[in-house]
Amino acid sequence: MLVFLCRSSWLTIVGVLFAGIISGLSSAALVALINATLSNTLDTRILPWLFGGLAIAVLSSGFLSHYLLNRLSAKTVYDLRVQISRLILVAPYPYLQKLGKSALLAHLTEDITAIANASQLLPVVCINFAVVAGCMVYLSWLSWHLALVLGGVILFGVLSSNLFREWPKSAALKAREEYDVLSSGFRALTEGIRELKVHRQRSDAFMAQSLTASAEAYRRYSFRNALAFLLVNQWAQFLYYVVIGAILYVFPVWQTIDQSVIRGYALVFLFMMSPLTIITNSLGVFSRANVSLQKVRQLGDQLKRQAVEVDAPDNPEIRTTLFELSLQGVTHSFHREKENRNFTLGPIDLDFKPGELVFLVGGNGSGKTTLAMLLIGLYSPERGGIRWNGEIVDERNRDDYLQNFSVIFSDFYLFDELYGCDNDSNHLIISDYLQRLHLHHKVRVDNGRFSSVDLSQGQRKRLALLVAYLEDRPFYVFDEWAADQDPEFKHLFYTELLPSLKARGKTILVISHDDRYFYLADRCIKLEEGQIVAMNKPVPASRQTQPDEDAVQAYS
Ligand SMILES: Nc1ncnc2c1ncn2[C@@H]1O[C@H](COP(=O)(O)OP(=O)(O)OP(=O)(O)O)[C@@H](O)[C@H]1O
Repeated sequence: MLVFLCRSSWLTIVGVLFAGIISGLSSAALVALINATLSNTLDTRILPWLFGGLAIAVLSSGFLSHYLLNRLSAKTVYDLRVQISRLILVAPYPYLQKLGKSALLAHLTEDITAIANASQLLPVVCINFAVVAGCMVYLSWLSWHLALVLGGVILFGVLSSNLFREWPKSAALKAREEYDVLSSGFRALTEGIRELKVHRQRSDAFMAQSLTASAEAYRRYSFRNALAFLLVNQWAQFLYYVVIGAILYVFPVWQTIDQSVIRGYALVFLFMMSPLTIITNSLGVFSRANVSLQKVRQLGDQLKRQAVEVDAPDNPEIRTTLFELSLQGVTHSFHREKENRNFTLGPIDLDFKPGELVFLVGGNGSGKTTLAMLLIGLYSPERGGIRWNGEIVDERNRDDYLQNFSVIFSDFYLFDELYGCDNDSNHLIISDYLQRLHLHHKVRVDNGRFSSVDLSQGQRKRLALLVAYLEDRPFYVFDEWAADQDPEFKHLFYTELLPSLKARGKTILVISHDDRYFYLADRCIKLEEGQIVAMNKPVPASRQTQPDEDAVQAYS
């Protein structure tokens, strides 16, 4: 942990150590002074001044050391949170999909909290360490023979405690691994709460087989870790008592020792017990934090490896100007573990022009969403390539390429704020869209924030459409957008909203099962088992008012 903080700012750590040493030495001097006062060995007139001066030195250096380390640890934890979040943002989407939301959340919550807890404890431990060191200096001054023996006992204590080291370490590691399982259980609980509530047997079985089982495993390993440190702590306490007993009853027999030295030793040692207990008690917290630090580091390294150098665009105009988009022989595959076979999409050859309205249709699992993900650049093709205005899309320009698309996924996420949108200049446009989307009675936009997103699924999708409109990108992708809309709004979407986007020169890819509106498309692409099996304009323009039954049948 200390090494981790040192990397953030070694200068602060030097300051902390300096203040800590002053605090430790002042504490030891204070104890020495109390001891000398009790033994009547000093001039009584200066004692109150000395006592006051030392107390102020202990307090102020302790405060400085705490202040510096607290500031550093808070900053380091903040940096870690922001850095990991940024790395997640730039990591390739398939990699994040593979890691899973629960694992990512566990890193951002459990690991960073464990590191933050240990960082907050570090100043306390450092000060107490300095106090122990200061006391040892004073004890050596009282009697170096006894200090040597005491040092030997402490060394023995540290080495013997180290024998226990592997046990709590592996328990902390297993507890952390179990937390990933627990975290995905929590996710299932919160996201599937309705499904669990309406089926008692399901919720009982879920609790028993999933949540309780992983919570129990987590409890077992965490307890094992805590128990190991409790034993270390007890062992250390036992050694303290052995030392005090030896000082009081064994050493005087073995060697002639001045009574004032014995008294001083007993007093200082009793004073040292509290800092020593604090140090041994905090070992468990540091052990957990080290495991978390290791986990976060691994994630950071993996994300960094995955992250790609993104070239800044020379000309920002190019970014959102689409002239031509073509997919040439692109493929993407998934391994279906349960069936032990692959799903392969493609090879796909497709061209898109500005102002085109394209429907992508096909049965469930035929690869429509996968094709859309490839098209917008969230998946990269395993074979073949995508050309954007003639330029091949690769890792250097993928991020820029993504900025051409406005997408509403079937499992979309609606932010309650219009991030990245100029709210002042869009004020009138927003009210107009709210009217057109029949949401003006339900939602207002105040300072770029929706007054509410607690709406029906269909209404939330309409708000997502408002966001997409405001993005004003050249290419729109709607993945089963109309599935949750009532027939009236569905009709409005297909017959008015889509044509008005098309009239503005936008290219639109609509993934849909609404066969009665296929006739509106310029082109209808049908997928089956990852292959394009039909690609046509379903109905001649003259018959657009009446859906063509033959065409509908061909594409349904
Ligand atoms: N993340 C994933 N990991 C593994 N397999 C996946 C993943 N996503 C999709 N697949 C597989 O790829 C195939 C195509 O899925 P896709 O979501 O593209 O179908 P779709 O045509 O959009 O289906 P639907 O109409 O049900 O939305 C499916 O058989 C699915 O099992």
